[in-house]
Amino acid sequence: MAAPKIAVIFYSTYGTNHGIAVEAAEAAKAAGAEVRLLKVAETAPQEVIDGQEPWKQQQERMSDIPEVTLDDMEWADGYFISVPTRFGVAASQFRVFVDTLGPLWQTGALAGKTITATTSAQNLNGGQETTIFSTYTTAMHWGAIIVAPGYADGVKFEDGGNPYGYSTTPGPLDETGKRSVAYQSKRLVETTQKLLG
Ligand SMILES: Cc1cc2nc3c(=O)[nH]c(=O)nc-3n(C[C@H](O)[C@H](O)[C@H](O)COP(=O)(O)O)c2cc1C
Repeated sequence: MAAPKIAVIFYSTYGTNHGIAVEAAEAAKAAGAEVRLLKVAETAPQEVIDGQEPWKQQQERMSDIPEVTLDDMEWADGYFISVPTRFGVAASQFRVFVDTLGPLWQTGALAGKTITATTSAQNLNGGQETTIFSTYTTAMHWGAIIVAPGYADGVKFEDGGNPYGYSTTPGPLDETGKRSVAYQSKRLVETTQKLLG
């Protein structure tokens, strides 16, 4: 049986969603997937980034990670997406990439892929669920299959309990967060594997 191909795609200004993506990639590999860890291209002007030391440092931490391309979207059987909340929806850097996917959508290349989403926001009620929903809304236009974590694992009763996707506040993942992301990623791999047959 061929290993499911999973693209873990993230955008991160300060490191939180980068951390989530790294955990998700490791868990997907452990679950038997072929994995690509990919960042979304930055769109903010370099002089703005250079003016904020934490942003600049995060750019350096991610410098070895390739930028996601349309080929990666076609290659993958499933997507694990992690992007920060910006005014209640996904960061515009991710939306800019999404807005290049028209040609793939047109040929049906995105249909039937699996997808799961995570996010971080400054405030617990600051738009985490709406951000994940905004990603899932787009995925429905593609004909992708949403693999939400639900409450199908006990960790969801410890991690803040967002059944749509793991969500957190900025900072490094704690042990519960790591287990929750690993569970969500493994569920994506297993569901993708079932669909591949
Ligand atoms: C322009 C902008 C808009 C934001 N909007 C929200 C928001 O609506 N709700 C919220 O709780 N946090 C908001 N934040 C905080 C971000 O969600 C936070 O910086 C992000 O989760 C950190 O993720 P990262 O470490 O991966 O960059 C916003 C931050 C910026 C810069």
